[in-house]
Amino acid sequence: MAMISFDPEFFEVKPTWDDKGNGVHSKRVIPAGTVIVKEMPLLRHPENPAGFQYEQIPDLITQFDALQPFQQNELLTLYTVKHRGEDPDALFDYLQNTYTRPDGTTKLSYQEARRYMRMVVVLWSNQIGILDEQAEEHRGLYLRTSRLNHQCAPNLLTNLATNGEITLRTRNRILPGDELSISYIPLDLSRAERRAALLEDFEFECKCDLCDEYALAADADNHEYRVAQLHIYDLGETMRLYTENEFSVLPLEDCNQYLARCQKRWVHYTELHWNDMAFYELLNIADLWARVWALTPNNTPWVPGDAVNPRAQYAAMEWTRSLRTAVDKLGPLVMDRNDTHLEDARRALNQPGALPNIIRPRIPAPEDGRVRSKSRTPEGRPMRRDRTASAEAQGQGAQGPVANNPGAGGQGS
Ligand SMILES: C[S@@+](CC[C@H](N)C(=O)[O-])C[C@H]1O[C@@H](n2cnc3c(N)ncnc32)[C@H](O)[C@@H]1O
Repeated sequence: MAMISFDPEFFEVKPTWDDKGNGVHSKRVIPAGTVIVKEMPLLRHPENPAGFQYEQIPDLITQFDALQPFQQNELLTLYTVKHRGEDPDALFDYLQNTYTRPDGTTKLSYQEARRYMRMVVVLWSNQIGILDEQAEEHRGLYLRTSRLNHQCAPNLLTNLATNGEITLRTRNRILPGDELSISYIPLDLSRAERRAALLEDFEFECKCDLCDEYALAADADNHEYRVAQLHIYDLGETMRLYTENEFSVLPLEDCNQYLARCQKRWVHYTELHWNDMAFYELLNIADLWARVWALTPNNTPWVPGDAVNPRAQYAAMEWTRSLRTAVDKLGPLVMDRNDTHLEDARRALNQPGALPNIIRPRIPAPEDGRVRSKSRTPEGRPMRRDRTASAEAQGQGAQGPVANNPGAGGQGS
């Protein structure tokens, strides 16, 4: 059987129960905030405003030929779909009769042409938009990310850097058997908008949990809820930057603002209905916050005597208070679910002295105690899997897979 690129010790690629084709399933418990994939595209090409042109194929073939045989073979096992505006027969004809090899020879064998044709169709079916440093658009094919199905409330967050590196991080704790998912589209859309976008751009009817009947009954179309999700998402990303880049009180202030907004929404929609998502989001934030507590310049635990930034200390105390309130508020709603995560979170939040002494600045605070952060780099910004227009509008460094983005159609020259 062809090798698949999720480590079989941790993940299993197998058919999903709800008929989405294959999906990636976890074999382990994975904590929130864990990076599970970091990968560069195997194939990459500049976006052509006129749509995909066959003149782009020779360069793609050169890239493909330079891959290791196992990478080539695995790439060829990725999902393919026949899209509007793309004609595999014309592609095959081009490859067999027109394509010229670097050594000047033509006429590929039937097998060679079939192999390259599949490579191009896999690319069409799975490519992801990349915005580079100069805001130029590219499309990339990723081996692991291409295995992931879409969920309107995904359990993985995606960050796409301008150099094309994609990072996937768990948004909540993953349990054995859970299917891993990303969102192919922006999160802040209503159910109807999401379904229309997926149908238009990716040509499938979404079968995710948030779209199913239970979720419908649970008011999944509630736009407020989507916006709350976005705030929570931005919050998570801000905290991630905070832990991974440099210490600054400014992201902490951002975090406070996000948290205030999230809490407002939580109050609003927990009154409407209970949704597991809110709880897991909360735990995710608690996890991230725990990592902030543990932040030192060398990533070693704080020891007495380390400098503490007073503003960060204050913000950290406020945060703990807010999270504790939120856990207490949401707790009774999930107690009957026999969920031990809540107890974990409560224990962590209530640990005496856990906060905020372990925080200290990475860079010296100016006299007024205010520490300025580096402005956020495009790759550091929260990435939403936007389509091109909205990604541009928001100055984002990435966009979603473009399985049938009209601009990516494969018309022959
Ligand atoms: C990038 S592939 C994902 C992996 C694919 N399921 C496989 O078998 O290899 C994208 C395709 O998976 C299916 N898919 C992904 N998410 C889905 C969802 N939420 N509902 C229905 N189909 C989905 C669609 O056919 C879509 O075109």
